[in-house]
Amino acid sequence: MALRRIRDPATAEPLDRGLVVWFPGPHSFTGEDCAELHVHGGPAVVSGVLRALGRLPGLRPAEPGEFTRRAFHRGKLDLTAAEGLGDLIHAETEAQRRQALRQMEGELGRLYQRWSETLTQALAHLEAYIDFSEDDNVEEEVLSQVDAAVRALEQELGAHLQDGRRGELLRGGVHAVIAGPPNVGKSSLLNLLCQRPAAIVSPVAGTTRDVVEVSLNVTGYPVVLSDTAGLRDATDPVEREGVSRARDRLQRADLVLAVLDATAVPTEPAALGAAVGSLVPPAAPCILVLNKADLLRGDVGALRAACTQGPPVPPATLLSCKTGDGIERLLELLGQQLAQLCGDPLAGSPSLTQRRHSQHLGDCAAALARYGRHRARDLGLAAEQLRLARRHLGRITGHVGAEDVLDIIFRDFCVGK
Ligand SMILES: Nc1nc2c(ncn2[C@@H]2O[C@H](COP(=O)(O)OP(=O)(O)OP(=O)(O)O)[C@@H](O)[C@H]2O)c(=O)[nH]1
Ligand SMILES: [K+]
Ligand SMILES: [Mg+2]
Repeated sequence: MALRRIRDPATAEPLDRGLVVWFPGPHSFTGEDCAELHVHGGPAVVSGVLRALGRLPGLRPAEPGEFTRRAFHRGKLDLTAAEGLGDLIHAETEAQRRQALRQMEGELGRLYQRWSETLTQALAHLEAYIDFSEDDNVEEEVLSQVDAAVRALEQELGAHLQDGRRGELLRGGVHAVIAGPPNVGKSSLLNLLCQRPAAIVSPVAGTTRDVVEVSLNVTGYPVVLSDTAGLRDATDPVEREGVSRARDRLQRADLVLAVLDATAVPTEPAALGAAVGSLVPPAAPCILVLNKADLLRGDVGALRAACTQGPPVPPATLLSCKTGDGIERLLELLGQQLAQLCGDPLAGSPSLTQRRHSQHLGDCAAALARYGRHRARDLGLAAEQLRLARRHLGRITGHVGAEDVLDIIFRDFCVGK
């Protein structure tokens, strides 16, 4: 790295004074010889330098992600690491950054590489058995070792696939939906959580019709929060459409914030649980918000007790959107649910982060299952399934047949990375 006067090579006119860096291959990011000019950021300097560079023969601006793509082709990183780098550039929350960094540093790639090596070894043993078993050079027990290795891999893969979409949720954001009857303060809750008047609040029941969406960072986890129309049998056709959109969102929610009016709910746990159950799809993780707590009169002990009662009552809290009382407890409950949904990005084995990965892993698992079915009848067919399984893993890391996905992966990169 040297401080130099930077001149236009054609006219010798000085354009700037800045740092010039030379990265000789193969230790550069792309593996090729690379040079960097660190210039002052003013538009006249930048355009002057770019114009001068543009006149050099063979020079052109890079495509988005082209540097990373070249690094991939030179074997500097595998596809999962490249995807991790893309995620790191776009990471908006702490937890997203931790997960992306782990993936960029190759942890996910190494996991898939290890599985691929297991398959290669199993396949080699199986082929040896097929070719040489008649000469008695290969022991019968080789076969049972192959079986055991495939079964163990099948189990590990199954567990990885069943991680509840944790990595994907963390990467794309948890879709949380605020739902409840009309006028309980759903829009007020959205506004309180995002700290701006994103949704219209009014005393008129049936105010919200469109789904209102905001992006939030809750204790490091990314959340896409939606406010929806109050659920009721509406007569107005526009409101009916709103309710139908609300139900649609509810079906697809990763997490539901069920809002009820604290002054109008039963305190008896079974009845309270049933009131929530009538709103929320049974499988969805849920937090119950008993809003308008500022309007409660008399003893609230029974209601508070119901909040901490546990099933059939979901994790619950009293809240007043008007005074803000109870918001800390709500954020605490939210944080707990998000940690459960997304997992700790630093703990355990690296998470599955992309739909693309789960598709190939699903295909790999299916091939392993077919191995089990062919194994007793036809060793040749069984071996073919192991080859297929390895191919599917190879497509995730980019070791086989990745050309078709490269454009998709590098499209989202910024120019210059
Ligand atoms: N006292 C009190 N009033 C509240 C509280 N939260 C909301 N409100 C009021 O309740 C009314 C309805 O609030 P919204 O936020 O519009 O309720 P909503 O559930 O979104 O209503 P719809 O969209 O019509 O279903 C408004 O007049 C709010 O000011 C609260 O915690 N305490
Ligand atoms: K309202
Ligand atoms: Mg509303």
